[in-house]
Amino acid sequence: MTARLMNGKAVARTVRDEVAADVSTLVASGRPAPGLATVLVGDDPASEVYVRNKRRQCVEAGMADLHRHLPADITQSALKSVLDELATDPAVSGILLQLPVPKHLDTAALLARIPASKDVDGLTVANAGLLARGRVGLVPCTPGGVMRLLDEYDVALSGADAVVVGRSELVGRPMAQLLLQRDATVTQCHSRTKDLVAVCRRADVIVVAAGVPGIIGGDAVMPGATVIDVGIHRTPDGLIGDVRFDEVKSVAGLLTPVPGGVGPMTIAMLLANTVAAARALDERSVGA
Ligand SMILES: Nc1nc2c(c(=O)[nH]1)N[C@@H](CN(C=O)c1ccc(C(=O)N[C@@H](CCC(=O)O)C(=O)O)cc1)CN2
Repeated sequence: MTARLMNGKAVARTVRDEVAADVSTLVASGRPAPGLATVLVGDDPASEVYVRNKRRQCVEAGMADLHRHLPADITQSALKSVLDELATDPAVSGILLQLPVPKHLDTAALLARIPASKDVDGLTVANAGLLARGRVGLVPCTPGGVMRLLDEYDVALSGADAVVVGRSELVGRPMAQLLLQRDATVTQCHSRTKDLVAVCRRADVIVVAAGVPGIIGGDAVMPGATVIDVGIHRTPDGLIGDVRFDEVKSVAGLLTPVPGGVGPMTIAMLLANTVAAARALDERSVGA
């Protein structure tokens, strides 16, 4: 068997077109264009690329780009003040603090300054709590993008055995919650899992977000399963994922490539969350 590749670039394009149409409708009805505040601290080259792409795609979708680039040695309290200012700025619909931040900063305390209504990354405790209760909130972008990809490729989730490899707040934990909401039987694996290969081999759907290059090979995949690779690692030979692509391609039924799979969905879903946040803020101010 050779897996069919899931084209994240194409699906992300569709999502971005939907966002641009939604923005046009908002603006045509007299509302201000949604505004996305990206906050980048320091000069990490990968983060700079991601934020540049977020800003470009935000403008292409007709939204306002409200970027802040701050020095790597900024203090916790100065950064908190910037986030507090963005939190009360009516032009800002969504706030994104690019991660990771420099080591001297306390990420959790910084995220806590972002109001849940503007948390377009879905990383605040409030939005994580809503997700855990199966209630509507802003969903983290990468797991949200994985769900959209699974739906675009008609992957059946109700009653399916799904394995999530990884338990990060950014991907693994929200991913498991989203699959559970869709009635999958979810197993979450992590660094202490006793027999990762055996657990994965039972799965209809595997989402790998371990941050370990090539951790999942062909031996861990049931023939015909859907395999989603969230990993991105830069090597001298180019980008690779958490999945050993050539091996898994000859076993799986559907597989995301790296690059061009999950990555582009992350930014597309950020834009979708920003429009959703702008709409919700607008409805609240009308209702007030
Ligand atoms: N605040 C956040 N920080 C980080 C997040 C996040 O969702 N919110 N995710 C990652 C990085 N990330 C977005 O910020 C991101 C990663 C990868 C891609 C992407 O399009 N990847 C391409 C390859 C691009 C390349 O050459 O590197 C692909 O896979 O095709 C977009 C966004 C950590 N930080």
